[in-house]
Amino acid sequence: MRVGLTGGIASGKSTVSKLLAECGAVIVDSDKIAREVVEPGTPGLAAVVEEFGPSVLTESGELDRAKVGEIVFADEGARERLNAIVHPLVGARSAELEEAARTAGRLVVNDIPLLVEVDYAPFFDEVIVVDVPVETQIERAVARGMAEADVRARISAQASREDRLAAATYVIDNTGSLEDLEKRVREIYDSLAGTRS
Ligand SMILES: CC(C)(COP(=O)(O)OP(=O)(O)OC[C@H]1O[C@@H](n2cnc3c(N)ncnc32)[C@H](O)[C@@H]1O)[C@@H](O)C(=O)NCCC(=O)NCCS
Ligand SMILES: Nc1ncnc2c1ncn2[C@@H]1O[C@H](COP(=O)(O)OP(=O)(O)OP(=O)(O)O)[C@@H](O)[C@H]1O
Repeated sequence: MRVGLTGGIASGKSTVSKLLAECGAVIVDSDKIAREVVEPGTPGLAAVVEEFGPSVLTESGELDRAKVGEIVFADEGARERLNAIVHPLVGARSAELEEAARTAGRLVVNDIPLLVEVDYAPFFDEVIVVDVPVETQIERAVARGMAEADVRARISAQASREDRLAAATYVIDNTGSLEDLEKRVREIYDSLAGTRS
């Protein structure tokens, strides 16, 4: 059984992942892998530099994430070109990690912020969507230090709340307290771990 977890920016995916891990699941984190595949010395970073030029590197030769973010969240074409480089690399690495965890007999949950955007829902038996209104996403992202305009640019680059909910087999309403969230996550873990095959 393949399980995906998704939600818009600052919806609470990382918090849900942490809670699922505490229950016993193995989390395959796409955001983290998306950073690893463009670390210095990787073919991923070389491909990004080839496409966007050496100005996307910091002085120490790392990907300048703030700079790339400025480019790709203001320009859909540029975002598609970046996605076309990074997403296949993320997919391949995720599959390796998922296979290893599955062999160990654990429930594996793929945390994929862009699961709906990239049309991966058909590849999953279960899709958990963490759902909050856009205003809550903005409030929580701003509370964490992002500028409101940057949050809005990312939300505009993502699927609508409706499209995400349409792909869900489990919805986590994360407008309540963290205790509410914990209870709901436990419920979903028990349901998934019970039906795992
Ligand atoms: C553009 C980049 C360099 C900006 O880096 P930065 O450190 O500022 O953001 P970070 O990677 O932590 O992403 C934060 C959030 O932004 C959103 N986001 C990231 N990339 C994208 C994208 N291509 N389209 C829409 N939303 C995105 C997601 O909600 C993500 O959780 C980086 O996000 C990136 O390399 N994106 C392309 C790869 C990708 O799609 N990653 C997301 C999951 S695989
Ligand atoms: N139920 C809740 N009540 C209050 N704050 C919450 C709740 N759930 C999550 N948060 C807070 O909201 C912020 C965003 O949560 P989290 O980092 O889990 O989201 P995310 O979807 O992983 O974000 P990103 O897309 O940026 O990776 C965090 O500061 C988190 O502590």
